[in-house]
Amino acid sequence: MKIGIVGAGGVGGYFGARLAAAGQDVAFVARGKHLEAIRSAGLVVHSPAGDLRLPVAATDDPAGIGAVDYLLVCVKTWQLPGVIETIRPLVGLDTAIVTVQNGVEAPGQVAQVYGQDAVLPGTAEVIAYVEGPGVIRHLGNGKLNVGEWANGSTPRLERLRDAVAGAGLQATIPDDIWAALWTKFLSVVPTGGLGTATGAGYGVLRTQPATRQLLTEATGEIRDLARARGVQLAADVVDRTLDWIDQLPADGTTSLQRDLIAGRPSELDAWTGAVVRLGRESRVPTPINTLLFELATARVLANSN
Ligand SMILES: NC(=O)C1=CN([C@@H]2O[C@H](COP(=O)(O)OP(=O)(O)OC[C@H]3O[C@@H](n4cnc5c(N)ncnc54)[C@H](OP(=O)(O)O)[C@@H]3O)[C@@H](O)[C@H]2O)C=CC1
Ligand SMILES: CC(C)(CO)C(=O)C(=O)O
Repeated sequence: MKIGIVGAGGVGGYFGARLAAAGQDVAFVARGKHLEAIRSAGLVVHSPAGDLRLPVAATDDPAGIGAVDYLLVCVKTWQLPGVIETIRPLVGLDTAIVTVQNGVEAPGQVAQVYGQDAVLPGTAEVIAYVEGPGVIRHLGNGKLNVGEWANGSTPRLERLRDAVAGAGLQATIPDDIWAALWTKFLSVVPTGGLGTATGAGYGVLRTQPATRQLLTEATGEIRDLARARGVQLAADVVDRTLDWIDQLPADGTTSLQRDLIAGRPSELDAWTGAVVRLGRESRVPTPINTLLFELATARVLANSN
């Protein structure tokens, strides 16, 4: 089984390293100093599940890899339009392209170019990031949820699930991958938008009555939007989302907020921005998310000046 990983960052670097360490034929598309370091000293992972230093195949030229069986697209949402065409040499007639982005639009963006049959929508449950060139820091979890566009299990999905599980990670094929995608979306977007707008971590956001109320309302708007778009979420999904937020570390923040503080481009447009856009498209009111998007955008602008 040949696996291509585009973007050797937190998700791609960690999942790819575990798959390579388990003996899978993995090739990475990376770039810059990260690529140079991987080529000269191997891909290094620091992890509570065990450290790794692996010589791996890595290149900035997808043509040098050729068509793969599975292509895990692990770039940030705002980088996706830039890689969709460059991955073409990796995509053969039977290649399954797996998306892992937080957000609900990545599968559709890839399907527009390669067709729905080529795409396996997925979500990643992991906390990992690039600590320095060639080095991935993994803090916890390590699960891939992946499905077919029309749901149901298929041999290609089962092979992928087994390979991921065989690498010491967790893998599931949810009954409804779209519900899984939107449930993950719910778990990051309200805290991402409100955290970015206010600068507060999970502890403050969930404890202050006013911010807890905003989180609850923002989550409810996204639930209503999902339903309007035909996605069946659990009846108590808002309560479950708040319960999930309640068990996060008090000083924790979303990657959206951390990217903003570090002055990196952020996924705001694919998270809160998508709620506003899709809400308009589906005629579902999203006043709280719209306010959070405007406030977070102002904060991004203030930070960049
Ligand atoms: N990290 C996490 O714990 C989790 C992340 N996610 C989601 O997964 C997605 C990926 O996130 P994450 O792994 O954190 O992102 P990272 O920024 O850590 O990794 C993305 C990697 O892709 C590289 N890249 C981008 N464009 C190209 C290109 N054209 N050629 C080669 N390499 C490229 C980036 O390089 P460069 O630095 O040079 O731009 C970077 O190394 C996001 O949507 C995120 O929301 C979901 C769950 C958990
Ligand atoms: C895992 C979690 C929820 C927090 O790091 C995340 O996916 C993100 O912030 O992007």
